[in-house]
Amino acid sequence: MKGGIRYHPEVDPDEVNALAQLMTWKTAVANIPYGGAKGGIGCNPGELSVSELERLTRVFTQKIHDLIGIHTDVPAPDMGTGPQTMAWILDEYSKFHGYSPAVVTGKPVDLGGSLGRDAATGRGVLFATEALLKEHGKTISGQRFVIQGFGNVGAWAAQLISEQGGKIVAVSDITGAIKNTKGLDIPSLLKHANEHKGVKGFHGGDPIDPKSILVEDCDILIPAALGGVINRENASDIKSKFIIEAANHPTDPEADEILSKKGVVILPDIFANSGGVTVSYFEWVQNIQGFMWDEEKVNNELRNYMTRGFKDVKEMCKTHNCDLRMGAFTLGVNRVARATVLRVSSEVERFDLGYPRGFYHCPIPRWQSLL
Ligand SMILES: NC(=O)C1=CN([C@@H]2O[C@H](COP(=O)(O)OP(=O)(O)OC[C@H]3O[C@@H](n4cnc5c(N)ncnc54)[C@H](OP(=O)(O)O)[C@@H]3O)[C@@H](O)[C@H]2O)C=CC1
Ligand SMILES: O=C(O)CCC(=O)C(=O)O
Repeated sequence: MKGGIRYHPEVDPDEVNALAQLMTWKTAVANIPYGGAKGGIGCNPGELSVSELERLTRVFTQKIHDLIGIHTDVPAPDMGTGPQTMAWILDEYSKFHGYSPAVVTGKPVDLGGSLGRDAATGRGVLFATEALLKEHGKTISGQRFVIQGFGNVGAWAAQLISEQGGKIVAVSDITGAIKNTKGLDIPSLLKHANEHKGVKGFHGGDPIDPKSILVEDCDILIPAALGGVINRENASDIKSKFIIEAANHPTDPEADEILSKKGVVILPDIFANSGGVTVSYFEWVQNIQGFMWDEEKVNNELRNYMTRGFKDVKEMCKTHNCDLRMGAFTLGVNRVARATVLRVSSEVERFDLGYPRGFYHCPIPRWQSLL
């Protein structure tokens, strides 16, 4: 099983369960050999010192070291965690089981992390967006983007999209929101956000109400923070033509219906943000083989996986005459069903929808909120 660990005040067992299930369908859509998992601690990492975060992570690892493992359950970063958190987990786990770099992914490169994993979710968002726009006869260049969340996923997506000529007209994080209709200077914003721990106070744009970020005028909206942010309260005010779900479950079902009636095209989370877990898979493979790939190979393979994934999702949409979310879920569920039936009965032809490979995917939440 595979999935990230979240440190956030709103984490609870239901949320972890839902995120673990999303990972099941995501790994199936990405066609990588894992089931879904997720973990979380209800805490505010921004209010904890480094030493407190380390102790919290080590105690957590002591409690779950028998649940995780190289061939059972491999954690990775999610909101509020990062390479340093993975390094502490690896170190603590190794005290019980011997040195085991493959027990976590998204760890620092110096400890066996993969080149390109830090940027992978944002880069996957770029590749997914390029594939979608191509279908609509468009390219990234010249499109106006709004991004909610400027952490690992949002900041990398902003950087890579702006390098391709996309214009980032507004971004937000927990500290505030900033807008510039001519396009924000992303390298300067990244520098500012690193120095000031957030986008607030950046002089290359005007401050706006963070609550309005999702309804700002743009061509492409990228939610890259929390779940449930696009809901019936704001869905009808959304002005973008495309939504790329970099966050997990940012759109609730009511909003989904409102937006599809408005003709907004939504690229669903289980495909759009699958670049992170895909490169996590590459990292795990490298650790098991004891052979490091160069960054170009990682990025090229990621592009291959994202391009193939988009084609597979589109084929499902065509077969079932459905939207991209339904297409992605149909693809994921069919792969899991097919792999399950292959293990238990000879009736596999009932599931034969032309996807001859499958793996065993199993939705089990790894653990529940501790604090
Ligand atoms: N990391 C990964 O590889 C993957 C992450 N995801 C998903 O992407 C999303 C972002 O994760 P990630 O970038 O890793 O997390 P980070 O913790 O690195 O960043 C989260 C960002 O969201 C901001 N944020 C938090 N709450 C709000 C809010 N209410 N309004 C606006 N911004 C807010 C944070 O602000 P601040 O820093 O100031 O608190 C931060 O900028 C999550 O939904 C996650 O599940 C999906 C696939 C893989
Ligand atoms: O990289 C991973 O293993 C998991 C990433 C993740 O948590 C996610 O895709 O939501």
